[in-house]
Amino acid sequence: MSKISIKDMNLWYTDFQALKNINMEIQKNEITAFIGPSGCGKSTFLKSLNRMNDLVAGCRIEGELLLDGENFYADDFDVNMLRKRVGMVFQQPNPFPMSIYDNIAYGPRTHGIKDKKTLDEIVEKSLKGAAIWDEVKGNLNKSALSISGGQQQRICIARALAVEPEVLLMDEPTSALDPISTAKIEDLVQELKKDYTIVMVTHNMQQAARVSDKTAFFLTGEIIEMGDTKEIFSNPKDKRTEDYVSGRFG
Ligand SMILES: Nc1ncnc2c1ncn2[C@@H]1O[C@H](COP(=O)(O)OP(=O)(O)OP(=O)(O)O)[C@@H](O)[C@H]1O
Repeated sequence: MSKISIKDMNLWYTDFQALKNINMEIQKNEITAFIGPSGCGKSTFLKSLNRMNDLVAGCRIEGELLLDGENFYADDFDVNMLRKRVGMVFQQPNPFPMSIYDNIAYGPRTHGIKDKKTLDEIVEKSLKGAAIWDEVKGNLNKSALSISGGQQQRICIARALAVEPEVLLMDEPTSALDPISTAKIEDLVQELKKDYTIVMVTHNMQQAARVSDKTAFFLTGEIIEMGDTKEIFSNPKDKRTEDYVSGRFG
């Protein structure tokens, strides 16, 4: 069974249809990348996967959206539990204005964990998981805003890992970072897929080609083609995919 299964999904912002007839299977422990020109609906679709669009007035979704076979848009599906299971990392590193430790402990605390030793363990494990423990272990009480952008983004990944999600959604996680930080995040994402299912929007086609297992090409709210990343980049079936991946438009 797919980790996430989307069937005949349509999405409107008031009367503008931003996603049309989306069908997609996202497999466990794989990295799925979304590529496509600006405004084609990649972020909209990504945000639908943990119901972030619920917060947008006038947004309406039709279709079947399943997590482990369960409809996560059903009235009785707990949205807080969904967001715990499906975590998100944004384009701009957005640590909370508090210490590194408190950033990571924030989620577990809101889920009722108060014991200091348990929190210490979660903080260490999450920072190790995000490959930043060695850089910050002596400075856990330092403000998370006082470290570099690349480090902040790994703190945000650690913060997402701290609540033990199953899926990580990443919306252009390296677009605000320098090449060295980008390479670190790309290596990290490869490591993380052993334990998590990762869905990533990227504007950087080399990045999609380097890190992802599957790639979906979006154009004006539709998925034109989805498949093994190697196939999408070396042997696309649709002319529009070929034009896009070869840099002829977008
Ligand atoms: N809150 C909103 N209300 C109305 N329209 C919106 C809203 N958010 C996005 N849109 C529109 O939906 C379409 C898809 O936007 P979306 O941000 O999902 O595209 P994208 O592919 O992620 O673009 P980019 O690569 O530039 O981030 C665009 O036409 C956009 O203007």
